[in-house]
Amino acid sequence: MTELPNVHVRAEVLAQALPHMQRYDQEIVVIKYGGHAMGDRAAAEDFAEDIVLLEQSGLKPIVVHGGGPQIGKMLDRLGIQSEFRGGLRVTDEATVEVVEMVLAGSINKQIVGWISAEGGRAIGLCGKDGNMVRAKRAMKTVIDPENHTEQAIDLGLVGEPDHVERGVLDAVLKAELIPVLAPVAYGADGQTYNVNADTFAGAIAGALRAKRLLLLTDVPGVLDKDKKLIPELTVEDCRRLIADGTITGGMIPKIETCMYAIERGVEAVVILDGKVNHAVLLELFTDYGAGTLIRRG
Ligand SMILES: Nc1ncnc2c1ncn2[C@@H]1O[C@H](COP(=O)(O)OP(=O)(O)O)[C@@H](O)[C@H]1O
Ligand SMILES: CC(=O)N[C@@H](CCC(=O)OP(=O)(O)O)C(=O)O
Repeated sequence: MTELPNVHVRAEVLAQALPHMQRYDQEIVVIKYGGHAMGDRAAAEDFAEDIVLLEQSGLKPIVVHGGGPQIGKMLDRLGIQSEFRGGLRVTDEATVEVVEMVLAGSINKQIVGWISAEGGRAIGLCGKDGNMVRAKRAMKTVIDPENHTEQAIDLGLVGEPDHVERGVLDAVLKAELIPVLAPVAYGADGQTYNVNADTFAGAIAGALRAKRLLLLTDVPGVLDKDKKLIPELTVEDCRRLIADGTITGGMIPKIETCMYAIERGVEAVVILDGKVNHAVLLELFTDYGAGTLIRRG
């Protein structure tokens, strides 16, 4: 076969995007941008460019961001100790103040700024805005590895979404704005809760019956015990991999989110490496998507 000149190869890739664009036309896709996936300035610009391109193509992107490492740095600067249990940050009053400041303040506005710089119109909100997400205190258990019994853990002001009011998001999407959401929410008890960003993204995707939920992180996807990428998993496989200890730490809330979202009607969830240039575009609009795809089974 004669080799196509570079410009024709590019045209081929563009033409191949058509069926993908048609598949996602007017569909909601929730993209969770993890704190570890936020690399340097150039990577952030690529991410913002992808989001604007999706919106321009007729898809309805909703960005939910994390910022765990950035919260960690700020807590260090302020001399506040922090620890994770079961992949979640134990959160007291002082910590939740810093979490809200870093997530709903600096990171949220930074992402809105990047999208604006690429010519998009984004609006930054957190769960409190328009009463979008109501949270309740998270009740978590961990398996004690010594005697294999379940133990309740107290995470303090960690919340889990209790109710999502989709009216706010529908209005924002109707106005052709790109929602950028920080995972902080209010409880019926008047308390501010720190919600894990994966959990928050899953609740949004589930409530809006999103076509896809993409979880952008800093690993190629779910890895097996030999650190090899697992390309596809069913909900049943996920349960097994948590139980046998293949999935640990921050990957636990991610996988629990996948199972939750799929149970609520999201077609599929993809866990992928957000540090790869244009990871979102490659996943949605080309045949070169990578990562782990999770479906019902
Ligand atoms: N089986 C697994 N496959 C891939 N990553 C795993 C697995 N088990 C645990 N992890 C850990 O989960 C991390 C991703 O979660 P997290 O650090 O919370 O990312 P993010 O900030 O993107 O939400 C990986 O960097 C890895 O250390
Ligand atoms: C309860 C809990 O753990 N909340 C997270 C919220 C941010 C987050 O989830 O950020 P990543 O997606 O970057 O990990 C935290 O305090 O770090």
